[in-house]
Amino acid sequence: MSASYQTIEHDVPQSYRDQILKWNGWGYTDSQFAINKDGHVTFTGDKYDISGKVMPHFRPWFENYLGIDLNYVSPAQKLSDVVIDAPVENEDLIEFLQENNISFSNAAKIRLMRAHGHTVHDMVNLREGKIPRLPDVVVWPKTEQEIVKIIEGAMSHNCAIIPIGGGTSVTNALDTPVTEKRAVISMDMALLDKILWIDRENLTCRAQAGIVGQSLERQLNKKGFTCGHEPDSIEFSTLGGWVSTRASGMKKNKYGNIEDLVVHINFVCPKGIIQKQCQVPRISSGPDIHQVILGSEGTFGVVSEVTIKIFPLPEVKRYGSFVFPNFENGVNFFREVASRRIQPASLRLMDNDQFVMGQALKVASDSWWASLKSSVSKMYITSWKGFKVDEICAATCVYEGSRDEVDQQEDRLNKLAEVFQGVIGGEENGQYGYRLTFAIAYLRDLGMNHGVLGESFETSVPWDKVLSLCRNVKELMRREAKAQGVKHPVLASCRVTQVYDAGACVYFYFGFNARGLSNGLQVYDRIETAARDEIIACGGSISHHHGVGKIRKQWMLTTNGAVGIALLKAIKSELDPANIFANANLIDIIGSPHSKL
Ligand SMILES: Cc1cc2nc3c(=O)[nH]c(=O)nc-3n(C[C@H](O)[C@H](O)[C@H](O)COP(=O)(O)OP(=O)(O)OC[C@H]3O[C@@H](n4cnc5c(N)ncnc54)[C@H](O)[C@@H]3O)c2cc1C
Repeated sequence: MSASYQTIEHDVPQSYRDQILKWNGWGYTDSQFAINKDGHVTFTGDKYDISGKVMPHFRPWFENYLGIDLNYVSPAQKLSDVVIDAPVENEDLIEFLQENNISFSNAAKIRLMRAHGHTVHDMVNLREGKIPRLPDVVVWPKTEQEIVKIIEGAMSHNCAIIPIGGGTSVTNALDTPVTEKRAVISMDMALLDKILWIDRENLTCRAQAGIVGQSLERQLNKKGFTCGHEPDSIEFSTLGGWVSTRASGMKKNKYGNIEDLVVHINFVCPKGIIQKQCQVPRISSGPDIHQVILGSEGTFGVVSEVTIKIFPLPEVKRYGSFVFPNFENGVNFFREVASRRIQPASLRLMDNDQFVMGQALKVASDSWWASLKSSVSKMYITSWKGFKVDEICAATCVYEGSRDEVDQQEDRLNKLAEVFQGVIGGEENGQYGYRLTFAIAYLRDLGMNHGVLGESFETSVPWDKVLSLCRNVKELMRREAKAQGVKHPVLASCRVTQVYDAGACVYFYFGFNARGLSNGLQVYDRIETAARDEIIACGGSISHHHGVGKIRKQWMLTTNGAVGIALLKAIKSELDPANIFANANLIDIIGSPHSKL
């Protein structure tokens, strides 16, 4: 990496982000899908269930399904070749940070590591060395008072601030707007990572906003509790990030989404600190101030501390799975589960494409018995039950509770599944499917190494529109890909991941072989934009939990209406009149250089 400026820094912490995370891909540096010496796909490292295992069926699936040649490599640039522009100079700010003993650095790699999230844009930019604009200096507040101080410093010295938690954003929310002329401070919350107290009586826990999900959960587990919030990004995303994006976890059916878990928030903004006077389960004091903070995506200020609900660790955790003859039966089963309110902690339905992909990702069985079992069950499903291999879909579930509760839940679900011709797929498959989620996040990097561009995006939709939305959006992605010149078959699949009384959350997975296209990223963009238009036309939402960031801003007006947007702007100008929190997420601010309104 080359940078032609002098690094200035003070008291830089040893951060896991700089030490064990990839600089241009997902997750831990030692963990990735790779091709082994026998030409099979394997997973490196030792952190996941599939680490060190071989997936003999994956390569054929990958090559046939997406028309890829794994011998063709589309290498990323090396870190040593990355050229980093000098930061916008602001000597007054640097003096201010030094005088106030605030940890900071403007070192090139430290800025780079905080310049992006994990959209396909972010990854392509990193791989091609084209990050348009980096933050100019990174600061690490150690206390809430330091956050207040840094905001004061930014106001006095004409700077902007972008808070960063785990950096797992998938909306370009962390990208520094290219039009920003002021020095931009990336406020890294990594040192605010402590649990402050656990209240066993009221089952609440107060923690600093920078605590990473897996650390929070591990510490709570040791004391006999869980917070129940388990997004797929839990290994790296933070409590403050969850609040700021209105996150949703895999087990929301039992524990709730982040907005259901939050009891109290401390929020530091240029106007001061927002905090309620009490920490009570519910309050009728006008519109809920927390709702303004939840989902604010770093545009109004900084979440510094949060009190959340906690729960005693469940006596029993059990996995389950079902196989359905087709997606429609699976969705109808989910609808019935929701209307009877018998959903287990987690319930996910994969369409046929994902089911097949999941099978392709199965590791080589190390016992002949395991492989026999799977071929016997394959025959049972296809020959005896008459399921068609190209229509089958599968659901995985997680039951948590007392032994009695779990037994009852499982029994009820097993019986109901039969009504929809569901076949019990067993605990092992359920556990495998659920845990595989964490490793699947690494798949895109393998694809990118071989010319594939891909992303997942999600929506929420009323029950009566789930099937038509899924069908239409998948069809549209295939059609649009052809129209945009994609020569190979595409991955256009979906899964239902969360159920509600009034509807469900649906994830789409889209990927294509961009080899031979000169403008792969633009093609990707056009297809995703068309897909989002289709989602909205089919009655879906702008996002169920990923949020808006910059990539979905264009649908904010349609979503909230002109008066709603005016209200958001009024809140912004009241809390942050000088637009210090200038990451340009959610809405465009009148008067700012990027304003289109
Ligand atoms: C593989 C993968 C799986 C994912 N799975 C899920 C999932 O299951 N559920 C889900 O909801 N999301 C998921 N996401 C999206 C992402 O993890 C969430 O949006 C998460 O809540 C972001 O948290 P973070 O700490 O990483 O925030 P960051 O990515 O660091 O920041 C996100 C936004 O919040 C702001 N922000 C962060 N911390 C603060 C703070 N303390 N104060 C003010 N603003 C702040 C940032 O400025 C930015 O605008 C996934 C992402 C990936 C890459």
